[in-house]
Amino acid sequence: MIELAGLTKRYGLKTAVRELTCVIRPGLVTGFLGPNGAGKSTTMRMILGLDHPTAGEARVEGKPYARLTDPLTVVGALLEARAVHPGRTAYHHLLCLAQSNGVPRRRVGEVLDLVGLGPVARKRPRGFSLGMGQRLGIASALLGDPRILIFDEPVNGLDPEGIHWVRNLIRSLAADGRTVFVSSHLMSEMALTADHLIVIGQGQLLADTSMADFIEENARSTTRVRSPDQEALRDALADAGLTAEPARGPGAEGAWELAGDQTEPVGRLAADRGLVLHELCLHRASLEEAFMRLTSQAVEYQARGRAPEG
Ligand SMILES: Nc1ncnc2c1ncn2[C@@H]1O[C@H](COP(=O)(O)OP(=O)(O)OP(=O)(O)O)[C@@H](O)[C@H]1O
Repeated sequence: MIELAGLTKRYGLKTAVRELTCVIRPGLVTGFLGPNGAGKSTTMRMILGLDHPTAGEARVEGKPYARLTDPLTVVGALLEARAVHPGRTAYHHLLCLAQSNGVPRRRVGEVLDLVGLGPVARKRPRGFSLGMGQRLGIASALLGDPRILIFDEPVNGLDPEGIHWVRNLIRSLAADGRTVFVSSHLMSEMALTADHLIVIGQGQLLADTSMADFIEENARSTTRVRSPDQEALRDALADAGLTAEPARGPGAEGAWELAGDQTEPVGRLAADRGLVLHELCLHRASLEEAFMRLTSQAVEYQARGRAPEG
């Protein structure tokens, strides 16, 4: 478990993270979302003891990172900037990490195989592709077999196969009962990976909720209906008190759009009136729509309600 209690970080006049309080629970993938500069990396760095909070505290398994003995066995992390010694092979890089963190040597081979780098274990990371580098970073995070994993943009720059692999790995780590905290700007990927979301904007907590509730609360679903007799359909909808507007977007020509899930009443109405329908479908809001809606509101609120900081 990771606990943030009033976590705050100021850089001069700039407040990067403002009184963040939340709990990241085991057995779930918790997605960490926020626009560029929202404070995600700063928060993760404070959890990992790489930055000191100006106020408040971040605790992993009940303790601040600095008070952990053999921290690699408690929390593993993949941060955006990877530090790998250019002269060491992948194997030696991991071996040095293992030896300085009380991790048995056999674990090095295990994690190399786990991330699919076994065949290149004796090669220097300098020649690695982006995907191989990312796999080595993940191997370092898994080395101490920690109960908590933190991944900052783990699929950045990966090809579809790599993205699929990372997604399955992350899900399996949570299924093992581990705490998994992961940031990404790829909303479609996050929608497939995370169970729970923590969303921040300008350093402040905007949402701490399940994926399903977040989408339900922050984005609207729409019903689209299309008939070859467009006018008759419009009249029928109006008679029934259903508000419809011309649908917008690709392939929407000639269709009507209604707010919310109206598939049942519209289907019944069409049957009653003997209207032919060529399309009747519910468009479920995506995580991206929900995220854009929430964060744009937050930006507006900030712009109206608060003087910008330096
Ligand atoms: N060392 C630093 N000195 C001054 N300001 C900083 C420092 N590190 C971060 N910031 C500022 O703090 C804010 C939060 O940055 P942070 O990198 O945590 O955001 P982020 O959500 O991770 O962004 P991104 O999605 O772009 O990676 C930004 O305005 C950034 O410019």
